[in-house]
Amino acid sequence: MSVQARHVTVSYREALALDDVTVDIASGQVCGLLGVNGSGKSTLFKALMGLVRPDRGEIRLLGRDPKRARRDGLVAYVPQSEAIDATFPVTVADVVLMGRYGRMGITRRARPADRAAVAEALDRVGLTDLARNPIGALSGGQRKRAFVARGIAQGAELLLLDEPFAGVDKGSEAMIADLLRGLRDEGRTIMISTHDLAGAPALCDEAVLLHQRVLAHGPVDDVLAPEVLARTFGVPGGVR
Ligand SMILES: Nc1ncnc2c1ncn2[C@@H]1O[C@H](COP(=O)(O)OP(=O)(O)OP(=O)(O)O)[C@@H](O)[C@H]1O
Repeated sequence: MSVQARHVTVSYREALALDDVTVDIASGQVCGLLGVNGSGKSTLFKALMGLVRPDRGEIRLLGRDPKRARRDGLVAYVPQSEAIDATFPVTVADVVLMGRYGRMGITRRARPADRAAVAEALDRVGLTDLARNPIGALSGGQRKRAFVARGIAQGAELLLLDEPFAGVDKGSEAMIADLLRGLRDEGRTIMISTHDLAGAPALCDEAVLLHQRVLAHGPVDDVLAPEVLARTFGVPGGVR
């Protein structure tokens, strides 16, 4: 099991962001984390990354405590492109090399194995030719691919992607979807958060519908069945 969350409750002062979330996600799947704005998707990712501590409940990632899993490089986070500072003065290759920092020790000197891992990851996401460009000079979709490459170079077993298709052109979207399917086929687990319910079925094997609580979890077509959405949101076809 990649993710095991038990009765996870997170609140920010008085606002309840996650309420008694219990969910198991098996390895080797693409799982959509679906919910409207403010439903707690980012908070669940932060809890999985060990960045927020639940008030109650327990999380295990690949059998480990979240902080431990992060330290061991088993979990990688791909931020929304807008969250990446366009003036950040690093190259695409530098971003991918960050995935190797955990193995490089305090000197942060890249060894041949680190350089090889970076080259392989860049090739995998189709960014070899842009390796020396500043990350800020890339399109939204290319930036997203650079951060997926960082996760690949890191050797992460679990990748958490925040709104992977927001602000991404159609060509990059298809390429990212193929890339994620390929990683899934190698046995890695991919979680993608999105409020785009309509776009989810194409890529996701399963889905979790979140609104502070887990409203539904199962095969994506079952979760997005009109009767589930109508029950959840009170409108046929759900919300966008
Ligand atoms: N740092 C914080 N301090 C206080 N409240 C917060 C904080 N972060 C999130 N919240 C609140 O917690 C709730 C869940 O937010 P969260 O960002 O997890 O939702 P989300 O589903 O990721 O939303 P979006 O789709 O808009 O990114 C919201 O009501 C939000 O206002």
